[in-house]
Amino acid sequence: MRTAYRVETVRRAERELMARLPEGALMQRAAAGLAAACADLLGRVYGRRVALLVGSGDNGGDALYAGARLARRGAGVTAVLLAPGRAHAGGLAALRRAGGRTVAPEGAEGVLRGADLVLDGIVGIGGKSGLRPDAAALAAVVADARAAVVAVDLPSGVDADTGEVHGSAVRADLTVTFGTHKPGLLVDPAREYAGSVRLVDIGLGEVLPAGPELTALQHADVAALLPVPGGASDKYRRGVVGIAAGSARYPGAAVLAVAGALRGGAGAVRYVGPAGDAVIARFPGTLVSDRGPRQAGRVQAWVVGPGAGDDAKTVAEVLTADVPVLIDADGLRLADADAVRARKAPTLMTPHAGEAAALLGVAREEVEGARLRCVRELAARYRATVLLKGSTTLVADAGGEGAVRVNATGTAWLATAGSGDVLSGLAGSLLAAGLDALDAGSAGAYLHGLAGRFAADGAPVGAHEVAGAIQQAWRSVGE
Ligand SMILES: NC(=O)C1=CN([C@@H]2O[C@H](COP(=O)(O)OP(=O)(O)OC[C@H]3O[C@@H](n4cnc5c(N)ncnc54)[C@H](O)[C@@H]3O)[C@@H](O)[C@H]2O)[C@@H](O)CC1
Ligand SMILES: Nc1ncnc2c1ncn2[C@@H]1O[C@H](COP(=O)(O)OP(=O)(O)O)[C@@H](O)[C@H]1O
Ligand SMILES: [K+]
Repeated sequence: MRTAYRVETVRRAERELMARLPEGALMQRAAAGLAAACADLLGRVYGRRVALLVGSGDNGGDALYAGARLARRGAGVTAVLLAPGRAHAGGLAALRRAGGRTVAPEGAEGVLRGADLVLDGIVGIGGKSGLRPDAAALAAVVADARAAVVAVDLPSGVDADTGEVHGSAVRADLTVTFGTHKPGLLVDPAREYAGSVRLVDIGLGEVLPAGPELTALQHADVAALLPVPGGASDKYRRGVVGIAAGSARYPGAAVLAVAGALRGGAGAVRYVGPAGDAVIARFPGTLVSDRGPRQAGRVQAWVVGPGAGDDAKTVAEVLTADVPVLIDADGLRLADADAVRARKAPTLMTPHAGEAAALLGVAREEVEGARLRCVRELAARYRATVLLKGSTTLVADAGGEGAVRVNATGTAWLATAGSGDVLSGLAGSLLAAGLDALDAGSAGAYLHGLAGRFAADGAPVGAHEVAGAIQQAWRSVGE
């Protein structure tokens, strides 16, 4: 499991660790890891031109010490000091001893344009969001220059705790972060500014507490969650998932949700709704019922909403079931908030940003800019587990308080009509197989994202093909 901690937690852990170590030891560990990552990126250090953007805090100190290491290996290193009188004194002395030079921001443009590599040490976890105008001007020059950009700890200007970006921020190709991931490195829009992320171990792990802000499942975590039938299994013991989806207008949503559900580990898929013929034609193993959800027979979890049109009655009926319910698409609009809150069994809501915005009564852009806050807010309001879809998918458990799961296995090729229906069937099937709502949502999103990658493989893809690649995704996490 990958974890990300909030700044106040990182600071507390750093203080505890620093008290046990000689002065400056942590910064030396950070700088060593940073310099090694820069050397890997450059391939050859000798003769390369490296520019450092150096702010007034310890983030600038890291950049200066790393710059000194690169200078000792033959790089030509120039530090641009944003606040010359307040740059980290030890780091500055080390850089000068190693033969590095310094310039003021006014003289920096040529240096930045000529550099092979720029280290962004303007601000790290001490940054107050958005770059100040002088720093923003330098970031604009860097964005326009040919150099690779390595952010020190965080891309300067992004919000470490929320992933929000207010104003301008540095865009990096690589971020070298220290001790632990920060939420902003894993949540969009800030994640996009970070480029790829490399974590340097500075020994913080042993002092970090149990409560991360974010967790991200990895292959092994997902493999451990996925249901595997045993010798004593039969289709009912494996779980039956009910799909109440589709309408005369949108029969395809029913087919796609069933397609996802069949690959999600439940032993049987029961379909209720007006698209039974289309479902059976495509998936003959489906148990189709033309009566409402209450009369359909026993299920261990329901999926309601994809392509449901205006069928509020079915949504209301499903919400009275005493088994887990996943609500997606039209179902989110049709569900009565009090009925959701009153449910005793788990509820998993799966909005995309537009649907989440409608539920919260805000603009879509607000959700896209503040995904972590919005997913927690929805989970608190509805007392339901909420999976917010998008380039990084977030899953907040009911109430919105615990660690939020983040998933980034997907690809933008998944932004295709109907791929959300596949996810709802898949995650609903995992619910029926016995996973709790947080695990079903996050493992479902993980597999769905991988399936999207496998199916697309760099080219446009249809939602039915994403469903078809879930098996490949499932196998790959066990390898
Ligand atoms: N505390 C520790 O034990 C360690 C800290 N390390 C580094 O130290 C960093 C934190 O250092 P600091 O606490 O000194 O804080 P930072 O260096 O992140 O930033 C603080 C300085 O940036 C300025 N600043 C704030 N917001 C700004 C903005 N929007 N635009 C321009 N300037 C702004 C402030 O005036 C302040 O002086 C970490 O991110 C990491 O890089 C590492 O050396 C590892 C060890
Ligand atoms: N830019 C993106 N990068 C990665 N995944 C994405 C991106 N955009 C959308 N997705 C994923 O694609 C799926 C789209 O779902 P949704 O918006 O509900 O579509 P539909 O309603 O057409 O089925 C979700 O799983 C979402 O997380
Ligand atoms: K930085």
